Amino acid sequence: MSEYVRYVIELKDAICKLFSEALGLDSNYLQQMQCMEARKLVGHYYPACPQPNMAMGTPKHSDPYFLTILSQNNIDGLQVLHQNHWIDVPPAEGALTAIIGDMLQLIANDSLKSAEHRVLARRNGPRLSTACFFYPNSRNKDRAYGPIKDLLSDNDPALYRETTHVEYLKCFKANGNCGLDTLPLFRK
Ligand SMILES: O=C(O)CCC(=O)C(=O)O
Ligand SMILES: [Fe+2]
Repeated sequence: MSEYVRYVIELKDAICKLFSEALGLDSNYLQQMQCMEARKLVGHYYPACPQPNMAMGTPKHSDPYFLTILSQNNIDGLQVLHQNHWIDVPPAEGALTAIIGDMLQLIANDSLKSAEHRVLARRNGPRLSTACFFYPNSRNKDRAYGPIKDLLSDNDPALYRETTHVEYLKCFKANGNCGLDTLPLFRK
């Protein structure tokens, strides 16, 4: 395992603890759900674009995983949708970006929100990024994940139905790749 991945896993574990506590749960709660034990590392290469107004680096989407940890080189272009406005997420020397995925929003019953993001094409480049996606490993591929029961009450009913990550990904491939949001399809 590369040194980079080892550090990214350490960061993921720390973020899981912080999110568990932020949700008012025991700090090991997310860890014990075993929902982020597999990872996929994806590299992106965005060449310099002579006509950036006529192109898009990566179109708007949210990630169909639990958590993404992203590194980017010194070329900007990443944006996150916040209150209907696109906000730049400029690269910062030595910094990684954590992106909440759809599945984490689903189990947090909307207490955590997955981030809609995109990458603009740029005249300068190339832009390089590495995304590490976290999701359940093969031992848990048939395990159904739904809103965490300890977060639910009469006032906070489950907003989503349970799903396996495999089913969610299948749905994302059928819908998300055509620009449609996947998460609303799992709302009760
Ligand atoms: O290239 C980037 O900075 C983001 C890539 C991305 O959003 C993804 O791989 O899901
Ligand atoms: Fe993404």
